[in-house]
Amino acid sequence: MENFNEYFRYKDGKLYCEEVPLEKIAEKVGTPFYVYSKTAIEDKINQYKEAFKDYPTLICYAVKANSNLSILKIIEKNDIGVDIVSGGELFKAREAGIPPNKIVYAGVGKTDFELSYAVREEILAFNVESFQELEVIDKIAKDRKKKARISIRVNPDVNPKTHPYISTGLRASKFGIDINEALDAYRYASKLENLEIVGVHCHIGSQIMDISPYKEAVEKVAELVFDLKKEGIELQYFDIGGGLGIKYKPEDKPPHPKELADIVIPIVKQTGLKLIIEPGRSLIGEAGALVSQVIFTKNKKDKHFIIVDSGMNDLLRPAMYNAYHHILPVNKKDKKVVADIVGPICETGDFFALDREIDDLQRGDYLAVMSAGAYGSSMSSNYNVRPRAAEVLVEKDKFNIIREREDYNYLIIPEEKGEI
Ligand SMILES: Cc1ncc(COP(=O)(O)O)c(C=O)c1O
Ligand SMILES: N[C@@H](CCCC[NH3+])C(=O)O
Repeated sequence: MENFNEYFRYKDGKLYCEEVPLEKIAEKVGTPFYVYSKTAIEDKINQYKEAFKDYPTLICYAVKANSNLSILKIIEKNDIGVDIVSGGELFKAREAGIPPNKIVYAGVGKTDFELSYAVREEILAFNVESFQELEVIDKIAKDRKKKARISIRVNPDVNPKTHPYISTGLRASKFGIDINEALDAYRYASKLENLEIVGVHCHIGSQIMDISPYKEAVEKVAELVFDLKKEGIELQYFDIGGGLGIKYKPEDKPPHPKELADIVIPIVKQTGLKLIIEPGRSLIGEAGALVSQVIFTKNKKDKHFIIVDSGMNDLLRPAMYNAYHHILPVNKKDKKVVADIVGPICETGDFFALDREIDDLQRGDYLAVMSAGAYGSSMSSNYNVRPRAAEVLVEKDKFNIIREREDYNYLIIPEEKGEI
């Protein structure tokens, strides 16, 4: 069996993360757990740094992909910034030591509370998504006697050719301000005394495998930058968002950060602005896997089921987007079966794979759901009153728990004081 990537490899039939057998972690930590390769994350950061090294670029990791505090500390140690979408993400980023001047904040629905918090922290830029938001930030900045730095998130109406649920740059989507209204938005912002206009932002979607839509989007936004210059509105930053795809199927060939750099830098260079990029999935996705144990197997009519101890509450992507995740046995078997690999949740949509050829796993065996580092733990929930999984970070032959498995007591703490 071919190795899925260089960080998750088989040795003598056993699946390792870096130099640690996954079975060893399972026996120590229990299942289910997320496991991340620190080397994989840092290699990816370095790929981005190398790809963009010849142009002034700030890499802002999209925290929504994986917001574990230890992951954010890796981001901080590697001297890159973050893109956030909530006050909670801001709090965690600051806890991890990320400086405010490396934080950008996008989101269609930032509350007054969240805006005040970010104004107080003096973040690098709010990526503003509506006229009303401009007005509210101005007012909050005034009350706090601060100037808030803003960019406008424009919606360039470009099709990123990805899953419709994760396409964000089409005109009909809720995100950003229509590119045709952007000039008016900047004119309006320039009249608000407590705002400092610093840039322009766009983000067209996620899991992008064909990079040509980036060119289309960045060219459209560059035109806007030239129009703004003509009006005397000078910017500093050109933020192109994130979105680069990763390998989910063994045959997938996602674009390399260098390909992205080669396509966007020549266009952004003409504007003279500094670049901001916001990779999420591509920094952390392939670095992680979700490891589970088989609870039962059963046969029904023509179907074989492998029932595991994690479910859609741990990894929602298959249920939500019908997403494919490759699944590997932690210890290889000689025989293969075709099976539905399903979780214990009371939902028909609670599956990781349908009619998938896989090793003939039995009760007690372990399996690994690959490419689960992004939008895995960060989208997990307690549905069916299931404690969230543990998270483990591996570096070479060492591993550490970076999130304790939740226990039953933890689950009732927020509800304990409720009165009836
Ligand atoms: C504004 C913004 N930036 C960055 C990202 C990160 O995207 P990805 O994880 O696809 O790189 C997202 C999520 O799609 C986003 O909404
Ligand atoms: N949650 C999505 C990505 C969303 C990107 C954020 N706009 C996924 O799992 O693929």
